[in-house]
Amino acid sequence: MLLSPDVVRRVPKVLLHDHLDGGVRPETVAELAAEIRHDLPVDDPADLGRWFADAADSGSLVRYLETFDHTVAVMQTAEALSRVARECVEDLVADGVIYAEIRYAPEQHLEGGLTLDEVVEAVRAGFEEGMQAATTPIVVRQLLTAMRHQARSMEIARLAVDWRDRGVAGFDIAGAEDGYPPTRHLDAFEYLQRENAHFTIHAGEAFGLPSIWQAIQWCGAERLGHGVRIIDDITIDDDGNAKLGRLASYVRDMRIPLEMCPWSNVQTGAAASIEEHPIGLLTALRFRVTVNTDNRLMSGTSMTREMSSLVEAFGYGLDELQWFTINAMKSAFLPFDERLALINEVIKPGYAALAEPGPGAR
Ligand SMILES: O=c1[nH]cnc2c1ncn2[C@@H]1O[C@H](CO)[C@@H](O)[C@H]1O
Ligand SMILES: [Zn+2]
Repeated sequence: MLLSPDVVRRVPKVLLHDHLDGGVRPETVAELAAEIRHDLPVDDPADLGRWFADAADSGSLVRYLETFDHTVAVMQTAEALSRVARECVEDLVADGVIYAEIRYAPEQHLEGGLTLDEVVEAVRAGFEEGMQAATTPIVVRQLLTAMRHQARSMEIARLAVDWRDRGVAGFDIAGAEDGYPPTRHLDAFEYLQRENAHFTIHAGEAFGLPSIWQAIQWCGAERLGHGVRIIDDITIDDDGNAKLGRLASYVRDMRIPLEMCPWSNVQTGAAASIEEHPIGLLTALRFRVTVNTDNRLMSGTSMTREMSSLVEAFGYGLDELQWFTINAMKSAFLPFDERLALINEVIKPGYAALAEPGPGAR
């Protein structure tokens, strides 16, 4: 029997790829927009959630990203940023997430007069409040994103290093991929490496192997945001055997984590459907696959939904879900001892408890 969404909700989950401005509650977008008189395409929060999901369901990353104009617009004060950050933690707790790295681009939150440091502090305060109030333990860290079409990556990389002992775990670049290769930001990545800092790069989502190759071999990315197009370097022969090209081999041999976001890829056209999503093959080939939400608002999703969809499409059970979760925890930008403690004290016991037959089941 397939795992029910209710069981999936209860297993401990780890989330490495989730955008703060992509996970705002529709009611919060509506309330904050009313306060600042920002015009929304629809007013009713119920319709607004649907509007985001429909508009994002465009088959194109560029059009998907246009919907962020509305969430970013309402996140321009310290109060709004802290609120969105606190609610994010509440929603993750309800979804059974025990560790999360949440990313956003500080440079997009300066229109109300905040400085970059004030933006990071507001998000830190919101996460802290959310963690303190949580009924089940959760650890949440920030990843600071630089927008790949802009030219502020060096500044944001410095910001990530300045805040690394105050809730910031790493750095990322995001935004339209085609036309904006990661090597545009090489100075920022080289700086981070010299600083022994962590970073991931969105690569292999709307553009193919050259983007993944640059991210890893030129820029030194520790993880790949999406990375789905690594499938282009894998061929299946007539007998069904997979042959990996040199880049795909490197990614698998080096255990480079793939931050896969199945529903987001279906919306942007990077995958035709969940059933046809490369995550099935990459999991079978034992790449270091992790499961993520990307944008809970735009994709109308949650960790429970992403994993439940994989359960339905590929028949995964608790073993596979635990494998994804431990893969993610091993790949987190958190110190080794803290990762190990979460694996041994939270994740493994959590799965073991659900695997045991309940009273009356025997
Ligand atoms: O899947 C994605 N690919 C590339 N960029 C993205 C994706 N989702 C969100 N963003 C971009 O990242 C910014 C900071 O959070 C968002 O404002 C959005 O423009
Ligand atoms: Zn993303």
